[in-house]
Amino acid sequence: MSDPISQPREANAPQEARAPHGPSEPHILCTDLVRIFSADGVEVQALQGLNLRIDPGELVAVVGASGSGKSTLLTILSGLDTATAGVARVAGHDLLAMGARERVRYQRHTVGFVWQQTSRNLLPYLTAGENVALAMNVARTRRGAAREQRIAELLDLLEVSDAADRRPGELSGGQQQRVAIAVALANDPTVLLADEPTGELDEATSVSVLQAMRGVNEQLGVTMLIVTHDPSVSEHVRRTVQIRDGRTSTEVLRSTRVDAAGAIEAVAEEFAVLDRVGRLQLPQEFVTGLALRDRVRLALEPDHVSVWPGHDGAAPRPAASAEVTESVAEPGAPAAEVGEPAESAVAGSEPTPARDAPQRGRHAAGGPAPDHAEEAP
Ligand SMILES: Nc1ncnc2c1ncn2[C@@H]1O[C@H](COP(=O)(O)OP(=O)(O)OP(=O)(O)O)[C@@H](O)[C@H]1O
Repeated sequence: MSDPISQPREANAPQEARAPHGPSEPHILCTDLVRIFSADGVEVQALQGLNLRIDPGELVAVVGASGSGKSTLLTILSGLDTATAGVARVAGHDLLAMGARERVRYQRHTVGFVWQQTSRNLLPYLTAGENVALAMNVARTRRGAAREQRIAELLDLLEVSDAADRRPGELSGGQQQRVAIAVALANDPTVLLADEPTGELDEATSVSVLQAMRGVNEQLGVTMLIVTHDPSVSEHVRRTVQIRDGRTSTEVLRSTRVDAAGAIEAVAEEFAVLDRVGRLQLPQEFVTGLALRDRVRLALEPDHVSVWPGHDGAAPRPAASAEVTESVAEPGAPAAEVGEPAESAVAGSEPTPARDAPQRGRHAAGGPAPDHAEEAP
């Protein structure tokens, strides 16, 4: 069901021009974002210092298990909830500091939303065209013929022109979500936020809706964030951020390249996320695979960092790690070719892209020693 991820268009100039902030500022910036809920005297840390940066024109999926904090993040970014601490900025708006009036303006003009449930996206007694028109009315964008023309353009872009005069109940699930995307674009948003937009669709319909979203991203240059529990969504976007326990943990970047025979192949690489003060989350399978707990030993190597179990009886010490690493870095023998991938982790400074399946740096092609993990700068 995957298809090659097309190369990015340099097409977000209109969005950047409209955004009320400098061109180099990201459209979404979360720094050490915390959200604590208190219920019956019990505190739940839904977001535990989440960091995320999304640049203008990017289409990014945030993927995570149930309870990882996805909806909490989206609710904050949509201006419906406020974070407990940290930084959340969207297209120049400081979401923790904005007052009620700015919040209304932000929701009307800066962001568009697509929710999982059709009932939340569309009014059942209005036709598709009328739903889009209503959203324009709320945002006070366009009038008369210009409005009619834009409605037709948006429905055409989402390939649901023939549904313009039908009510949601007369449309398929996929058509309803396409109309919902058109509604979300009615206010010419800088950023479009989507919460499980394919959650109620079958696999084939999900793929076509995701392709439609990619088309919107490429043609209009709208920055998009899709939040989902479905890992297969990552096959349709260039960048997927994994969220775990209220923090971003890993990222998969996908691209295409031309191989030696001239054929186009899809390439996926997985990276651990490093925050601005140098913290990173080791993937759970690395932690359990090496029984890492409490503390680890680190060793700085010329082009990477080694991580060793730190508990009693766990060998080797950093000095020994240097020996191991020397054999890894032997001239002509790439580090990726040494060791057992299931038991160690390596992210090299020049990670080897692998075809189709996401790879964790050099890890998937083989790691160095079987009793430690390595991280490169
Ligand atoms: N209003 C609330 N009051 C108390 N706890 C909450 C509230 N909202 C969310 N939580 C808790 O915060 C954590 C993250 O919840 P969140 O809904 O963001 O996760 P999620 O990744 O969207 O999960 P799902 O995919 O199941 O929707 C969970 O432990 C949840 O129980």
